[in-house]
Amino acid sequence: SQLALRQQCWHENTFLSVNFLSSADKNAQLVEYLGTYISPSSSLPSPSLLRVQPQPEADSEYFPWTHPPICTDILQSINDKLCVYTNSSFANNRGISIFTTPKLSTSFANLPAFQDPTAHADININSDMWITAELPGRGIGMTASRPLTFKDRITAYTPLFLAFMESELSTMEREKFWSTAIQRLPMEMHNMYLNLAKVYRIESVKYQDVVKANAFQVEVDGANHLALFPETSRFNHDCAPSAQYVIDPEFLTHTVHATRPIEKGEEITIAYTSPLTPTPERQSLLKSGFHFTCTCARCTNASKTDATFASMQTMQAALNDWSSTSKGSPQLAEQLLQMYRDEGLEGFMDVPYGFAALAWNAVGRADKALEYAALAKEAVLLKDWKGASGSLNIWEELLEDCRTHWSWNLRPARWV
Ligand SMILES: C[S@@+](CC[C@H](N)C(=O)[O-])C[C@H]1O[C@@H](n2cnc3c(N)ncnc32)[C@H](O)[C@@H]1O
Repeated sequence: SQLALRQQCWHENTFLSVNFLSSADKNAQLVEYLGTYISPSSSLPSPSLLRVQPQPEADSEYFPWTHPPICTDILQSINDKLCVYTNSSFANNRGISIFTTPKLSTSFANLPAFQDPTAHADININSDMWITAELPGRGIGMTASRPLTFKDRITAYTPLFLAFMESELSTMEREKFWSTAIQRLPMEMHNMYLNLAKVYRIESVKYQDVVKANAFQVEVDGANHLALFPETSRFNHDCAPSAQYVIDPEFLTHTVHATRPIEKGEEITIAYTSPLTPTPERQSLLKSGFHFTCTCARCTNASKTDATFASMQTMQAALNDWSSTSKGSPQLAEQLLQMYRDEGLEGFMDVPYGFAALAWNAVGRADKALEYAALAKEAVLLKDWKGASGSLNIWEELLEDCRTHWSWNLRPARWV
């Protein structure tokens, strides 16, 4: 029935699992009162120069952690305590500190990131593709040190710090635990952390301040954690970014790929918030989350951007309409694809590629359907990793046998 088909129908992802967020938001007012802090400058060490760190002792009572965990009291909101777990030799002596529950610390320790000795063989290596530069009006940013092309892997790093997302601890209490977590890391990494951008620049809450300006999110065992990747933190935002990031929650890696050609010297940007939202929404998230006003091309031409966005929404609704009066067609899907490219949304092509695969399959064109399904799958993997809720399955199913897929020949009469 139509209802069953609609339920099966593919939906756009929300970008919640990959958006920057901050647990300090609730305490922003308090934090504002605390004074001013100007961060010291220090040079960034290459992880390969890190000194050898103490290895976790297999027979220690807190293995695989190198330091005894220190814990909060039981927090009512989670009916558990949170503790600082550090492994200072994690990922070739880079180190990692995790502020989480005892149960989740075991989940972390069981991940391939900790279990597989080869997990990070080609991770945490500074590539020859980028250098940081001071950019007018936007602090430090990443620029291409040579021409880059689609899918070039620009960065790939493990996090220094992960923190369970809670809002029960007081700001000062949280600061105490987070500062311990960072101080237990190799000194070079501690310095690198403190050198990152801050929002409030307040000495007494500087560890949270860094997270406020730089955190990504990683979900482990269903629990969201803020995650701090210091090198990656230097990417500035653009609503039509030239690169896309993907977080692998099993290997605990954050990888950034180019999504279009980037010239030598050009800034490399990512999106901190979904670019597939109206301009006022993006602007307000960037303002409240990161305290800056976005002046990218899509924001400065807001009326054109939002008119285009509204058209894209209308086209997507038509393509997602499987009733007998639907205006969805391969031609409309191809038009949508071009609009995404014209908007500079090459890092978000899973949506239009997906619609194109379905629209071509619906008119019985297996060749086109398979081509676009493969592109949709690739685009999902470039941004949502394999954990993206269902969005990978649908393309894998279609690729396996498009003729038994629910969309096969669903609109043939009108569009062939
Ligand atoms: C994750 S950091 C990016 C690196 C940062 N520019 C630095 O100096 O380390 C986020 C901060 O960079 C600045 N930023 C990022 N994108 C920006 C943009 N498009 N325009 C202005 N400032 C931006 C904001 O201050 C934001 O809070």
